[in-house]
Amino acid sequence: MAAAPQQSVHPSLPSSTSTLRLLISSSPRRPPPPPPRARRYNRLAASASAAREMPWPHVLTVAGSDSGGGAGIQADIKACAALGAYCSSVVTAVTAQNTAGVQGIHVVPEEFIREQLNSVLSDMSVDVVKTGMLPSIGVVRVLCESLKKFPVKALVVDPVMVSTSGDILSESSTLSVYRDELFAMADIVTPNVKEASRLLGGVSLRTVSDMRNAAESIYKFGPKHVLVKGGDMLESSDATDVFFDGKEFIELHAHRIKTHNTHGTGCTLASCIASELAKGATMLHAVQVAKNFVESALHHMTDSGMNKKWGRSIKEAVQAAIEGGATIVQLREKDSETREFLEAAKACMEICKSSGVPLLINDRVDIALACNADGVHVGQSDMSAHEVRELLGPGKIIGVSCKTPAQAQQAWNDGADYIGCGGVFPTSTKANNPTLGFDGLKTVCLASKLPVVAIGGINASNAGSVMELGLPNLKGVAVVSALFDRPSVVAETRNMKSILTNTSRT
Ligand SMILES: Nc1ncnc2c1ncn2[C@@H]1O[C@H](COP(=O)(O)OP(=O)(O)O)[C@@H](O)[C@H]1O
Ligand SMILES: Cc1ncc(COP(=O)(O)O)c(N)n1
Ligand SMILES: [Mg+2]
Repeated sequence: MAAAPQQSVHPSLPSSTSTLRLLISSSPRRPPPPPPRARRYNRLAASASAAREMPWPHVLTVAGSDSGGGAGIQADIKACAALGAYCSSVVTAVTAQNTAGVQGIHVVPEEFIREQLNSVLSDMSVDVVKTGMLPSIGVVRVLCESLKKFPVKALVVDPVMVSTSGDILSESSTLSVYRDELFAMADIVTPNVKEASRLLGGVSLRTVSDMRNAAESIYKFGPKHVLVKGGDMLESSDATDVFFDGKEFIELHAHRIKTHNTHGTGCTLASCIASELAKGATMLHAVQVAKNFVESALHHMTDSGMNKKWGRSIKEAVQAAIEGGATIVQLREKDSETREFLEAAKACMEICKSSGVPLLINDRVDIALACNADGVHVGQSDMSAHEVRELLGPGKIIGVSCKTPAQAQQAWNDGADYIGCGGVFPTSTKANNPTLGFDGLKTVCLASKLPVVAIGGINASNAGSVMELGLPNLKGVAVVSALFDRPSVVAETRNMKSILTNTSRT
């Protein structure tokens, strides 16, 4: 058996593994790069077999159209596309709707809904059906009949009854067919607190403990999982959802974003769950990805200049992250002018130097050289790690973002010290960045000869589960929004660090 490549701790880096970003350098001795032709052949072979083995994940949404484009079919198609799933649609109703409310509803005749269902399900290979607005008993029944005729891998039921604006989208008589017929076929149902209350005869839901009781009661109607969503519990500082699988309750927390633009969050969440299930994720993972996506999307809509938004300079943010326990800082600045970026980098360098925390610069070798930073992190479309090494010399740290085992191998060949792997979850800080999920992260970690830092949508509610994957090469996580798009960077960093410390001990 070949010996594993020797790894030595970079002299300028702390040696603990329970860090926000821990970067470990590899042995300077590397094998020569394989001849180019062989590499090209392998890449082609890999992509052809991947295409054969992984047909496009397909979600069918059975829902109403929202003329305003924020909820319903329109939200579903956008969410599925963002998560890399194909989305076909059966329209149950056409609504005249905008951000203020629903002005009119035109219900599609039941027989025509049956015809749409037949057209799609009899011809295309649908993985997951996701339901939204089902306006009448008859529509629910038509759907149940079609699903019995054309079974799918999973059914996600979002029991849409009343819109965020308070307008009725489904007759109250549908409650009984939802409970007695559709729920029993569902893999997950996702009521908000108002819908959960109506399904349970009007019980009041004010606390997380009430949400747990409601999830347990709704589970008894027959779905395999229940997610009671707390977006409408406006008095709570967190947006907490309760997940129940029949045995265990899991609370999913997100920071409550101060915005009134939550129209369509429920539709987006259910479509994300459906997309992840279509890609083969487990239910809990699908729900976590979806929750994260909605939180990121709300963040993105409200503000992107996180530190500016919270009234801090980049220097203050770095100071606070270090005080909270960050062990490596990476400076990423996409929008500022070079001179402004360099000034910020120099200011950060001073703080990092005095605290013994290495500072890496994203993409910009020139900035790193000008402020004598400890290293550079590059993406796949930037200069290669090999070229960066030539410019920076042997003593500096070089990181490369990788999504595939082939990229990880190339990073090793090129003389990088670590790889960043992601996005693990969807994130608002990088547009159009396909997510890898736990499976993608695992594949890259197991193949990589270099230490790996997980990145993308990582926050306090999912960092533990990333580290609990127990991947030997996974040395830490890189975090942006979860620390900086918050009122207290010190508190968030401390919290994140304690989560990582606890999971690395277990
Ligand atoms: N202001 C907010 N900040 C963060 N997450 C939110 C906010 N509002 C809703 N969410 C989340 O969006 C998802 C949809 O929830 P909710 O709005 O309760 O459903 P619905 O749209 O069906 O009423 C849930 O995961 C919820 O926690
Ligand atoms: C056609 C249609 N379907 C669903 C919703 C619910 O969305 P939300 O509860 O987020 O307003 C909506 N408003 N319109
Ligand atoms: Mg909502």
